[in-house]
Amino acid sequence: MTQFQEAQPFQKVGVIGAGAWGTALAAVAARAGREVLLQCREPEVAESINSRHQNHLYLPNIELAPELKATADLADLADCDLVLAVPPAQHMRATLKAFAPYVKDGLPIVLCAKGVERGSDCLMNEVLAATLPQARAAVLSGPSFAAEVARGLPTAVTLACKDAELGARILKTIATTTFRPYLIDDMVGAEAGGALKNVLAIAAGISEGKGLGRSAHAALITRGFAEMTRLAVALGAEAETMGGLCGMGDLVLSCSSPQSRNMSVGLALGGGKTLAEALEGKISVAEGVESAPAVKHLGEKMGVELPICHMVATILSGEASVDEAIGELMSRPLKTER
Ligand SMILES: NC(=O)C1=CN([C@@H]2O[C@H](COP(=O)(O)OP(=O)(O)OC[C@H]3O[C@@H](n4cnc5c(N)ncnc54)[C@H](O)[C@@H]3O)[C@@H](O)[C@H]2O)C=CC1
Ligand SMILES: O=C(CO)COP(=O)(O)O
Repeated sequence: MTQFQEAQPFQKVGVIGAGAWGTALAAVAARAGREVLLQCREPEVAESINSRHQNHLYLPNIELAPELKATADLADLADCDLVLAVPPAQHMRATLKAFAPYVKDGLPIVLCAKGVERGSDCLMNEVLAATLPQARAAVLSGPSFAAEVARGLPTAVTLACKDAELGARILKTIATTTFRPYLIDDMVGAEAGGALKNVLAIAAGISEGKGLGRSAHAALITRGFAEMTRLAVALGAEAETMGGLCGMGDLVLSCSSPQSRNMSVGLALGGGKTLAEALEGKISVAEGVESAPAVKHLGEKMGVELPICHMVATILSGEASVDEAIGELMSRPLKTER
């Protein structure tokens, strides 16, 4: 308790990636009283934030504080004392590499993407360790729709950091009366929860889109949670982490609302659309689509059974139709619940 009260917040916060979530987090840090610089990949987004205080492309119709400044140049973040990394997971490695020339020894970097890297099967903290070994890592995850958070609606999230003192400083930097981060030291658990809930939200959308009913929905969340916990523990996480905001909290949110981009992809698939049709015209990312094959592969590699994630991956790759995949899922040999 005292540890949190006495912790000094970081004053200058850089945010890399001005999608919906990077923009919302920049708004949170500005609301917490920090000086914030948001790096935008698209120069027109930086221009829109600086001159009209809106991210017209990724977070339209939400007024941002005039104090929130944007730049298109990563170099401008060189003097920030805390950086939030918020690109999509599949672009995290390239983004961190591009930021490398500006990273001082010990710079704290908070990983905010939720996904597993395709090809390497790496979680984001492994990507950070490989690209910027001089940085200190933390992970932010939990139930948080960007538009709600940016509007100042309340939520609570998980901040995972191995270094308790650094974690307390990050908490103090971003906490507001509507954004309440809780500290844990299990970064792998926080990341596994965020990555798997996206794949499971696609499954929940498929179930909803096919009209399988509330019982199927509840069964899917529960068995999905079992998969999430099995894989996380195999990767070295603590099982208790999965009962927290970054596990159950985010799973319940993302499986229950079409506001979730992942659930909405599932809804379209369950309603009979192809993946291409489900993604048509979308500029926002549905991380579960990219993470599903990596999660499936990770499960196979670690010898962990992930039948729901497997089902999603086979539907997305076109190896099975929605009906075939559901049929296969439900006709597996009977087993004990635990
Ligand atoms: N939107 C939300 O409510 C939340 C999103 N997240 C996570 O935050 C991460 C970012 O998602 P959003 O901000 O929602 O993105 P978004 O879907 O709003 O925007 C797409 C982002 O991808 C960037 N991008 C596109 N191509 C790129 C490339 N080649 N290299 C680097 N960046 C590229 C765009 O500049 C933009 O920032 C994801 O991992 C997502 O799961 C986490 C919590 C909430
Ligand atoms: O991570 C999120 C909520 O916590 C956002 O979910 P989607 O990416 O599915 O929209």
